[in-house]
Order: sequence, then structure tokens, then C-alpha cells
Amino acid sequence: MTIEFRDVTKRYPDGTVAVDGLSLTVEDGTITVFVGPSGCGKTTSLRMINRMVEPTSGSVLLDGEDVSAGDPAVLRRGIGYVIQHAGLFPHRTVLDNIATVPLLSGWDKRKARARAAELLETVGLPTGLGKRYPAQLSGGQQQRVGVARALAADSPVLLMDEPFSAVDPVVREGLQDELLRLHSQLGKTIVFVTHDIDEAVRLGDKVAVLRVGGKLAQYGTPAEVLRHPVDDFVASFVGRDRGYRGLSFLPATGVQVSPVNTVELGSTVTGPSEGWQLVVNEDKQPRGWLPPGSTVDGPLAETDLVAGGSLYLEGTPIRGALDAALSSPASLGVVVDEDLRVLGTVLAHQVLDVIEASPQGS
Ligand SMILES: Nc1ncnc2c1ncn2[C@@H]1O[C@H](COP(=O)(O)OP(=O)(O)OP(=O)(O)O)[C@@H](O)[C@H]1O
Repeated sequence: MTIEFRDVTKRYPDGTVAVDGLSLTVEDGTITVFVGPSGCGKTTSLRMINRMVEPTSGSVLLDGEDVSAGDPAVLRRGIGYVIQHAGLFPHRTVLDNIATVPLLSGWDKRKARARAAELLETVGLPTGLGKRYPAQLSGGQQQRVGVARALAADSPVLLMDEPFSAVDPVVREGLQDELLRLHSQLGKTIVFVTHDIDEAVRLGDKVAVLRVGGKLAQYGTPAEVLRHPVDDFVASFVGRDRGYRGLSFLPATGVQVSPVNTVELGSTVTGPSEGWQLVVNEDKQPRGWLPPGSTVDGPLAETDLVAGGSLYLEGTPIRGALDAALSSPASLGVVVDEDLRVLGTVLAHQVLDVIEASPQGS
């Protein structure tokens, strides 16, 4: 479903102009991220889609139909909505929280709960959690339940307002991955609000950067916004390390992966080791490095090792290859396949050569 903002302005009764002449089209089946500093009108824009806020002028259209034409309650029931802290009902079980919209739409309890149990699985939670109350879940689990509840409407549009900002960075990354996976499976049109540019470029097919005063500063793909910010505001908002962030969109084609000799955990190393040795487990997955000149008594154990850097998954953008090389204690970035088995190593200067030779290099 496409969502079109046509010259939309929202002036609150106290005179605050939260959104000023916004015109943009969110394309069908994409994730579009509204990003910008606090108070720039992201939430107000989002809420005008499901009419929790009514525009002062202009219109919002869903697949060409003005949202102001119908009953707002019906409209809202048909649009998934996820907010920060999940906004779950504390006195309802997880299953009943997820089943909220199906129940409102007149499904019988059994069918609604069965659907809710399915959705728990869809968002990667064990069905056993269904009987708990929200307070008995971690923050990350609550957010997943919030997503499941929004999916229960089975609507083509999902609105997400800073849904992951209250959880720690590791959980957050997991939730972002999960959202990308769900999106590729379900193909919904998602509008996502965040103030975090990293989250925006990670999730968005398109990014709309708003400035305080509710004006659209730039609308484009993450790569366009990072590489060609239209003005100083966007440039400073996307940050000083935008060149590095831009590498998230550059394929690693041409990066030379060199073979590496590995030593297996549990094997016996005789004499001081030469150079850095990559140590793997029996499945050829990297476990760490043995520093040069190490002598090991008995079988090689995890405690003999120096922790490795980040791993570079073959076929993913070049940023990961550079990071793997720069974070490796041996200055050799470890390249792995999907089963995390070692394929070889890369050197930072070789990765940089490829970046420099690339027409898109920044
Ligand atoms: N009900 C309201 N009445 C008056 N002003 C409001 C109201 N809601 C929001 N505003 C103002 O409108 C502007 C935009 O608010 P909005 O919540 O849309 O911004 P935001 O970009 O989502 O901000 P944040 O990232 O801090 O949540 C702000 O100046 C805010 O104070």
C-alpha cells in the first residue's frame, strides 16, 4: 500500500507548527524511516497516517484514498501500530495482548488466541511465554510482543514509533534483524520513526530526514543521504563518520580472501608458535588467536587464546570486511561462511584498495 503526504501541515492549538508542508510518497512494501532530532515532527507525521492526529491542512492518502474519508476507529484497527515500551496492557496476558485487535474485530476467543500463539512464533518467542503478563518479560521480549500485536491486525501497513529505543544496543540489533526478516517475509509497508541515524540507515529502504520546524530536509535512499547530503543540516545530522557508514552499501566484490592455516582446539602445539595462528573448533569455526611465540603445555585450550575481532560474513557489504581487519588482534580479518566456518582472511589495506578503486568510494 502506498502512503502519500500531500502538502501536510500540523499546527497544534498553542501555535506550534509540528509539521510544515510535508509532501512525500512512501512506496508500497518498503520500510521508510522518518528520522531527525527531537521535536522535528516525526511522531506527529506518523500519527497523521492513522488519524491519531488530524492535519491542519493537506491530506494523507492510502493507496490514493484520503484517510479522512472513513471512520477513524476502523482505519486504526486496520493499521498496525507499535510504540516505545511496547505499550502492552499490564493486566492482560501476552496472548490476550496480541489478540486485542482480532477480538475487537469479532473473532471468537479460541481462534484469536490460536492466531496470537502463531504470531508469538513469528516474532521469535517461545509459545510458553503466552500465559505470562508483560511485567514478567524482558524489555526486548515486550517489544517483540508489541510487534506481534501490531501484526495481528494483518494489515498491509505497520507504523512503528521508536519501537526499539528503550532496549540495550545488543537486543536492539537483534530486534532490527528480526524486523528485516519479518519484512522480507511479509512485505508490508512500514513507516518507522527514530532519532538514531544508524538505525535509520540499517532499516530503511528510504529515509526522510526532518528538521525542527517540521520541514522535510531530504528524502532518499540511505546511500544517497549519506553520500550526498543536500545541506549542512543533513550532513551534520548523519554525522562525521558518514563516509564509514556509507560502506554499508558497497559490495565487497574484489576483496582478496587469502587462505589461512588454522590450528584446532585440543591439538598439541609443539615449540613456540610462529606468527599469529587462527584457532578453530572441530567445525572450523574461529575461536580466537594464538599470539606469536606462545608455548602451550598440553592440548590447546580456549584459555590459551586471545579473543578475535569481528567476523566478516562473505557476501555482505565491505564495511564488515574492513571492521574485521581493523578489529583483529592479528590484523587479519577473518572471513566466514553462513555456518561461521573460516574461509580465509583479509587485510585492511587490501580492503581499502578496493574501496578506493570503487566508483562509489567516498
Ligand atoms: N499535543 C501537542 N500540543 C502542542 N504541541 C505539540 C503536541 N504534540 C507535539 N507537539 C510539538 O510539536 C513538535 C513536534 O513534536 P513530535 O512529537 O511530532 O516530534 P518528534 O520528532 O516525534 O520528537 P521526539 O523525537 O522528541 O519524540 C514539538 O515541538 C512538540 O513539542
